[in-house]
Amino acid sequence: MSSSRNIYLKMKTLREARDLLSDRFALRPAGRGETVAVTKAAGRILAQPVYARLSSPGFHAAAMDGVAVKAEATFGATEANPKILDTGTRAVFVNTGHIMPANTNAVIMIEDILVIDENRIQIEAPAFPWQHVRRMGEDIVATELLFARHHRITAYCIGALLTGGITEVSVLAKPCLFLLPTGPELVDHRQMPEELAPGRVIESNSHVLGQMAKELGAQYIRHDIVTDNFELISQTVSEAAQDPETDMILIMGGSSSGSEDFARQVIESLGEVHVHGVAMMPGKPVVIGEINGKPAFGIPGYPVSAIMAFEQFVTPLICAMLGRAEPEPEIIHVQPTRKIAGRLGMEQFVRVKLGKVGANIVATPLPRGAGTITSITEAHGIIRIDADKEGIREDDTVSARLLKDRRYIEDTIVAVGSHDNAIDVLADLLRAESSRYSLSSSHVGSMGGLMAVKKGLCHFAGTHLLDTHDGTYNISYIQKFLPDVPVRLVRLAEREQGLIVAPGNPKKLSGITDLARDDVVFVNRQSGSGTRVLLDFHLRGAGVDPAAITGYENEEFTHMAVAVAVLGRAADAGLGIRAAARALDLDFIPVATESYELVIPEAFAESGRIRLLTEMIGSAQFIERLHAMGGYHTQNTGRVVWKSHQ
Ligand SMILES: Nc1nc2c(c(=O)[nH]1)N[C@H]1C(S)=C(S)[C@@H](COP(=O)(O)OP(=O)(O)OC[C@H]3O[C@@H](n4cnc5c(N)ncnc54)[C@H](O)[C@@H]3O)O[C@H]1N2
Ligand code: MOO
Repeated sequence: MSSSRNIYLKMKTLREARDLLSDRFALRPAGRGETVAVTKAAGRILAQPVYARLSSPGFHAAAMDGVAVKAEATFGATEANPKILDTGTRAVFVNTGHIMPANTNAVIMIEDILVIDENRIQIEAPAFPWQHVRRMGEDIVATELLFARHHRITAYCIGALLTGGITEVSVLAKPCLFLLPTGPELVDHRQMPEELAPGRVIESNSHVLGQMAKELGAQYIRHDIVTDNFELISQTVSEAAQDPETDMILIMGGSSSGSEDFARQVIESLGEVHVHGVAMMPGKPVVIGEINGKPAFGIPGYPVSAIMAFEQFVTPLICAMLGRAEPEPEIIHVQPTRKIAGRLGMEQFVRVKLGKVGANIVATPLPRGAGTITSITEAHGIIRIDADKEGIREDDTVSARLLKDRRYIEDTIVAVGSHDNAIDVLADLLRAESSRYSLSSSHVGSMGGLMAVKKGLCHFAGTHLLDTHDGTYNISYIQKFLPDVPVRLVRLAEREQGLIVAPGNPKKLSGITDLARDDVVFVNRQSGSGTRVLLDFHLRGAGVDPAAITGYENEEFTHMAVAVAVLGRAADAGLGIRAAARALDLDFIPVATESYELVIPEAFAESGRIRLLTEMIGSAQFIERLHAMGGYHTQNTGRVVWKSHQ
C-alpha cells in the first residue's frame, strides 16, 4: 500500500454519525451465551428467562416472636372480656421464622400476651387469620418467572435467584473488543524505561479504553503494539475479524490524515468504511466501519480524543449488545468563569473544573488540547458547545455533564488567580485533613483573580500585585478594582522572585539588565499577572526598554510553564518563583521578595470551608512544606494583613 495521504470522507455531524451507527448495526442484545454461578453473576445480562425452582417461604412461617393460634379461637377477646388459651394445644410459642404448628394460622406477638402460668396465656384482642404469618410462596412461587431475558443481574437479584433455588444462570457472553495500539513511537508500559528516548510515547490508550469497556460490562483483548505498517496492521485486524470471539475491532492511532495513518485504509480494504471524520473535538478523525459484519473503528491517537470517540460510538454499541441503556450522565447548569471559544461547524467538548460559589456552580475551562490526559483527569465536568455556536459568553448559563458527584462539586473550594506552588500544597493538605473539602485552582493571573472575586466566581484569589508607586502589595489594586466587595487579605507567604535559568547559568546572567542582551531569549508571563507587573517595574527601574528584550512577547501562564520553557531551552531566562526553578533543578538569580496573598471575600471568610483553609495556612505542616520547597519566608504566613471594609 502506498503511503499516500488520506483525505477525509465528507465529515459527518455527531448526530449523523450516531444515527448511522444505529442504522448499520443491530442495536440489540445478541451473541453467545455462557453459564455462570449466580454468586458471580452480578452485572451480567440474562441470556434466558429464569424460573424459580423453589418457593419462598417453602412453608407457612411465623413472622414475629409470639404464640401461634388458630385465629378463629381468639374471636371475641376484648380488654373487658379477655380470653384464656391453653398453651401447647391452642397456643404454641414460636419464634420468627419458625414453621407454623399444625392447625394454627395466626401469630400473636409476645408483647400482646399475658402469661398467666405455665399452661395458660391471656389475650385481650382477637387475632385475624394469617396475622404475622408469612405464607408459603408469599415471596416466590416455584415455577414462576423470576427474571425475564436480558435482565441485568444486580446484587439484590442474587438474593432472589438463590432463594428461588437457582445456582447457575445463562448470561450473554461479555462483548469482546479487540484493541490494537499502532504507532512506532509507542512504548509498552511493561518496558517502562528510566528515561523516554526522544520521540517515544508510553502506550496508554488501550488500557484506558479497555478499562472503560470493562466498566460497561464488556471484555477486551489487547494486542501488542504494532508499528505503522499497512500489511502488519491489516493482517492482525483480518485475523481478529475472523475470530468468532471478537465482537468489535478498535485500531488505535493512525486515524487522521498523516502519511502513516492506516486505520481507514485497513478497514476499507478488509470491509467497509461508513464514516471518516466527525465534526466533534476532540475525536474528529474517528473512523467507523465494519469488517465481517463486526463494527470496526479507527480511534484517534490523542488520549482525550480516544476517550471521546469511545464514549460517543463504542459505548452505545457495547450497551446495545448488553441490552442496557447508555449510562445517563448527570447534567447541571453552570456559569463559565470566562468566555469559551467554540468553532462553528464543530461540536466541542470542553473539560471544566466546577465549584459552587454562593448560589452558582461556576465552571473554569481546563486546557483544550486533546493530547493532555490531565485535562480530563482534573475535570469535574464537560461542557458541550454545539456546532452552530461560536462559543459561550461569560454571562451564559450552560449545561455541563458531571464527571464527579454533585456533592464533591458543592464541597470544592474554588481558587482563581495567580499560581503559586503553595496553593498546590494547600490542596494536598486539605485532602489529607478533610474528607469533605477539596481545593481546585485555576491560574489566570493576579488581575484575573481580582476580577473573579468581583464577579463572585471564586472563594478566594491568590494575588501578588505590586504598587509600583509605594512598593505595597495588593491593597491599592483592591481599592481600585473591588471598591464594593468587602474582602480581607491573608498573607500566604513572602516569596522570592528571580530569573530562572538553565543549570550552571550558561549565559552568565546576573540580573534584569542582561535580559536586553542580543544572545538572550526571554520567556514572559501574561499581562495582568503579578510577575509581569514586577518585571515591568524592575525593567523601568533599570532603564531597560521591553522592546529590546527578545521573547518579551512570549507569554506563559504559570511559573512552572516558564520553568519548563527554560528547561526545554526554548528560552534562556524567565521571571518566576524560586520553588519553580528548584522543582526542575534549574538555577535561580534572585530579583525581589514579594507578598503573595489571598483575597478572601468577607461573604465566605467565616464559612466552614474557608476557616478550615485558613487554619491549614497557619499550621506547622504547611509552613514546613513551604520551607522544603525553598524561596518562601513565612513569618507572616496566615496573618490577616488588611480588611477593606473595617
Ligand atoms: N493534517 C492533519 N493532521 C491532523 C488532523 C487533521 O485533521 N489534519 N487531525 C488531528 C486530530 S484532531 C487528531 S485527534 C489527531 C489524531 O491522530 P491519529 O489518530 O492519526 O493518531 P496518531 O497520529 O497516531 O497519534 C496522535 C498522538 O497520540 C499519541 N498516541 C497514539 N496512540 C497512542 C496510545 N495508544 N497511547 C498513548 N498515546 C498514543 C501519539 O503518540 C501522538 O502523540 O491527529 C491530528 N492531526
Ligand atoms: O479530534 Mo482531535 O481530537 O480534535 O484533537
